[in-house]
Amino acid sequence: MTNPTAAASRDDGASTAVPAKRPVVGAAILDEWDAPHCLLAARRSAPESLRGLWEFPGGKVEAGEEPREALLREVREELGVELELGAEIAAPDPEGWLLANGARMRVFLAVIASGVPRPLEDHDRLEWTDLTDRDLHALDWIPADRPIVDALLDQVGLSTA
Ligand SMILES: Nc1nc2c([nH]c(=O)n2[C@H]2C[C@H](O)[C@@H](COP(=O)(O)OP(=O)(O)OP(=O)(O)O)O2)c(=O)[nH]1
Repeated sequence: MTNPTAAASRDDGASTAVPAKRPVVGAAILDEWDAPHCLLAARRSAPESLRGLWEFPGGKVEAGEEPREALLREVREELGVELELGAEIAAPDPEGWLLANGARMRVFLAVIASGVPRPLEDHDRLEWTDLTDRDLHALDWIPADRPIVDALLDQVGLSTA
């Protein structure tokens, strides 16, 4: 027989819990590790609300996936390249950078290990952009990404601030 108390508490939990947003991962793809000059920025083609905005290629971590594994998969699907991942761009919160919808995004430095990047999915343009404040911020980024761009410049030692 069902325990009514247990059932009630399960129901309560289900009705009041806010489903956690799936974490997002992004790649700050550099032209090289030793003396990077450029970042590969990607312009979204979908959804409509993000169309035309620039971002770090990546996407949502699926259940059971490690963040780095998810990032390699997403970039393989979206750009058709294999990445070598490096350090994380340190966020103010260990769970990552806060996005507009309340999700968190972790961003990792990367270089292309093999392949030539093409906008296969979710993007209509890719651009190797100089790692300078002026050139990077000239792009129309998803607003939540701007502090990450600044942290990237700091981390690679190219901030002019
Ligand atoms: N990939 C990526 N997503 C970002 C960035 N900045 C930012 O706010 N986001 C947001 C946009 C989306 O709401 C969410 C990522 O979703 P996505 O559409 O890229 O994920 P996905 O490829 O796994 O797509 P899907 O499973 O929902 O179809 O995070 C960024 O720099 N890169």
